[in-house]
Amino acid sequence: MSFSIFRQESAPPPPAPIVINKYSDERLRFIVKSMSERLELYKEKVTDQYASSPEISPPKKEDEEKKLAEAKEEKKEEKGLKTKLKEAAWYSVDIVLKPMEALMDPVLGNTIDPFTDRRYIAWLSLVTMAFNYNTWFLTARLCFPYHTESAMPYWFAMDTLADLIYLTDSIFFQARKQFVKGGDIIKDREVTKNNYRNSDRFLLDTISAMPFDLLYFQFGFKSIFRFNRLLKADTFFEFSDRLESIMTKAYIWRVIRTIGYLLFMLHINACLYYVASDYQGIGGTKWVYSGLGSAYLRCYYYAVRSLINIGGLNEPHTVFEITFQMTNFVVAVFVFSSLIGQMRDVIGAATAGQTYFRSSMDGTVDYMVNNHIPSLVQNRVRTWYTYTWDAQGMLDESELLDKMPLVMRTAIAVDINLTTFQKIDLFKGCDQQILVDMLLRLKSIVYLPGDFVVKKGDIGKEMYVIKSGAVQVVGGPDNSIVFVTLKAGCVFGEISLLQSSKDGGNRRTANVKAYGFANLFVLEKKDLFDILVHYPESRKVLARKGKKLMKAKGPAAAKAEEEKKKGLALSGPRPPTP
Ligand SMILES: Nc1nc2c(ncn2[C@@H]2O[C@@H]3COP(=O)(O)O[C@H]3[C@H]2O)c(=O)[nH]1
Repeated sequence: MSFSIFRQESAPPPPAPIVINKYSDERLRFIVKSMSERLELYKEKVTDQYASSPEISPPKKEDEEKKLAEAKEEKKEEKGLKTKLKEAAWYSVDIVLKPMEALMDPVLGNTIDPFTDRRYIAWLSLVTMAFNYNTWFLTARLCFPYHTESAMPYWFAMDTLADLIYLTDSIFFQARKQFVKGGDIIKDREVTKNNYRNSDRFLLDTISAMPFDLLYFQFGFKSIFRFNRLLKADTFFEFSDRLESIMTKAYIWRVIRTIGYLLFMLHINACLYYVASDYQGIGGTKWVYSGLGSAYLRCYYYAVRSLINIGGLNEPHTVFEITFQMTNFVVAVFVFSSLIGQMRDVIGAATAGQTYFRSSMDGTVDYMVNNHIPSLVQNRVRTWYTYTWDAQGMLDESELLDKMPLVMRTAIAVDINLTTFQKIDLFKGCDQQILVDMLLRLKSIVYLPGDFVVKKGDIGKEMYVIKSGAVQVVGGPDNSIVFVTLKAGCVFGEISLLQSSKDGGNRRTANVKAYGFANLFVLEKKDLFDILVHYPESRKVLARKGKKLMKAKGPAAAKAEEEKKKGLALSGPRPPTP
């Protein structure tokens, strides 16, 4: 029985593998084996990516960090050594320079503010002259035969003078220039000096001052050895910027500068023409310089005719001449068109205000003509435009000031109008800050002769301060009675403004008419009350003054005054008592 059980429990022997092809069977076995190996490998990789990938060794962090630190240290040391060497070199230079610098201290001060110091700008003009001397004369001397025996001492003297100016600029001026670092103005002399010495400008200045002229001894007196002097161009541009910033009419300088560029292009062309003529043989053909008269003048004349495309030149014949002439024409098209474009921009910017005024006036006139506005009104509008432009040089001052930060606007407003406002009786006893706040919200407006600024009975929404001209408070039939004439610095329109709207207290108490052209400041009620919210004490003061004014000049007082004036007009002045 047990035998039978045993037989039932034990598994039957596996069937003999079916071998179809011995080779493919082995192949399959191999594939299965490598797949299971691969599976194991991936499993391992999930837990430790470097364990089964001997080709990728895990980064040895510590080693790398150590190496990096060492490299850094080495660099630091190298840098430290360089700085030390540099410092030592400058130390020895300073031993020579410091006594000289000390001599200049009383004249130039410890440091120079390059933006506002006029002495610095005057100095820059001298350096610019030296730079221009080098630019114009070095090129001329290189091309024209100007290094004659007799002229050489003069050239030498002038060159030395220009070099001295360059050196003085680098040693005494540039090293003292204040600069801005992280918003701070650096005025420490040692720091300004180091800043200059580490700048690109210093590098260029140093190269420009290098005495390559010493090569004269080897190669003779040739201006080419001084061409490094042209690297001082930065000073010229700095001078140009500074001059523009201090000039009231900067466009004048811009026009001069652009003309200068134009003349210099012609100068270079004249030099090249002379060289080309010399190469061809002076007077050799009809196209080249003939050799007669002043060489520079004749060549410059050629350059003007050629570059400005005036024409009327002798025809070039040789290949060289044709190529030269053609290049001249092509260059002229690009260079001159851009220079003339630049000139147009400069003049356009200078007259931008005028153009804006013209276009807005033309636009308004067109609008009035299209809408058949009576010619009387049209003429008044034209007069307003012309007078406003003549009086303030712009139509809307606030447009210009709006772009500035508040501090600047305040500074300008305080400077122009605060003294006028301080004299106004109405604001006496009020906080001074109120006046400043008011100045910032004023709008300037021009009224023509006879214009009504304020009409009796209207709701008062603005008050006015007279900037220039005069206004009249009028009443009676046909507004023929003049109660009072108010001049520059007076306030009007304040009575209705300071009254509450209850019982119609906010209505204008009189007519106010412009007498002649009146330039007024307008302060809106809303703006005034916005300001007064922050000054309750001043608000009370103004309210009290408003009530007083109402009593003194309000409707009742005005009526009495009117009656009085009417009476006077009918009966004439009373005869003096005998
Ligand atoms: N009613 C009146 N107004 C005057 C007089 N003098 C100047 N004004 C000004 O004329 C303005 C007319 O408008 P408001 O009533 O707002 O404020 C008035 C005053 O500012 C005067 O004698 N009487």
